Amino acid sequence: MEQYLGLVSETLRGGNHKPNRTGVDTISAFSRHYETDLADGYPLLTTKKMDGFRWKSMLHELLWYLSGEEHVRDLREKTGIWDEWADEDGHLDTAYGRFWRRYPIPDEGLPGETWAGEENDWVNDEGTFDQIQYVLDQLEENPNSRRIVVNAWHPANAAVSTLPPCHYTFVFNVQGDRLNLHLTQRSGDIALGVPFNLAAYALLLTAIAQRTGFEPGTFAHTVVDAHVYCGEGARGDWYGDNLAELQSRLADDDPLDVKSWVEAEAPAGSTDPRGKPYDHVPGLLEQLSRDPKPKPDIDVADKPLDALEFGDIALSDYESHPGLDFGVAE
Ligand SMILES: Nc1nc(=O)c2c([nH]1)NC[C@@H]1CN(c3ccc(C(=O)N[C@@H](CCC(=O)O)C(=O)O)cc3)CN21
Ligand SMILES: O=c1ccn([C@H]2C[C@H](O)[C@@H](COP(=O)(O)O)O2)c(=O)[nH]1
Repeated sequence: MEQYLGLVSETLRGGNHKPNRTGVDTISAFSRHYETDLADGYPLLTTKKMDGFRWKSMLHELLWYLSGEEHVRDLREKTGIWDEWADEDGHLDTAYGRFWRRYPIPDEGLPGETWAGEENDWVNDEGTFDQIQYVLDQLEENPNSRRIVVNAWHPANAAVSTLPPCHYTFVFNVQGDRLNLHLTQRSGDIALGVPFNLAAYALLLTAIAQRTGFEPGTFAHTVVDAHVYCGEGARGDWYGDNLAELQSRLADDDPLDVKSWVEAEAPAGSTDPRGKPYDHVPGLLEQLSRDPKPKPDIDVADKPLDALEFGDIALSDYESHPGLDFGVAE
């Protein structure tokens, strides 16, 4: 997927050095956007290995969102990617699936407000709102609607949550026989999170198009704070002091030469508890030197969305460059 390499390159070339709550600094750029047409294939990255355990983690994560569970008890049997953020009982102060499937409806609104009631398919028995059911119904009954929005952002939760949703809203839009999806992400870890995020939403678009009789169309992705983690302590400071030089080298030199320069000049970097580097720049420069391979295909079983299981989604014709290790800044 060339567009991903564009996102990496734009962020490194045009970004600013930006410390943040994690203690691992970033090179960060504002409001990056790309689009990919699913008619050309499924956009799983090929410039690093994304099948095997990474594919499994991504797929279990998406099925977990669709399940609407607010705990990770089942998910953590399959992948550890959310463990650090859960408490002992597996509860997670995060919003994705829970708000997709059970967005709170106020008991009593203010005078003059109207709220959907239980006569609608998309209001659950407990009096919450199922946004995915609403999308499916609208695409059947009212496909030209410009209001087919799913929102995982609840201000009163986000203000106090330890990890408010990163990819927090998406809009479905029909053009002819094609169903498109636009995702807005407030904060995107380009090396680790974004490859999972784009794979998950492109899959969600494929599955929902199939359920509603549309062709999967364009996946469009806006990342408001698009960032590359570049290390903690002296390593992060070094990027702050040397960003102009890094950026001028990136404009003129081969990415692998820039990588060798970073490795020769920057103070030693640290790793996360799993031994993976917090500095994502060398790995991404390696990735920039690789040519994308042909896009793979994806097959989703013809079943209701809520009946989909892990084995119902098959990736085929996937070929990739070797995997890359990136540490998770917490
Ligand atoms: N700094 C940061 N980046 C993220 O992408 C991120 C967070 N924090 N916090 C919340 C979630 C958790 N996410 C994660 C967490 C870990 C991996 C990760 O370690 N990925 C490995 C594969 C690990 C596996 O599949 O078991 C990778 O190489 O992609 C990916 C996304 C995405 N989110
Ligand atoms: O799906 C996800 C989840 C998280 N991220 C990244 C984006 C940031 O690097 C961190 C979250 O930190 P905030 O301080 O809350 O922005 O996790 C991602 O890219 N994709």
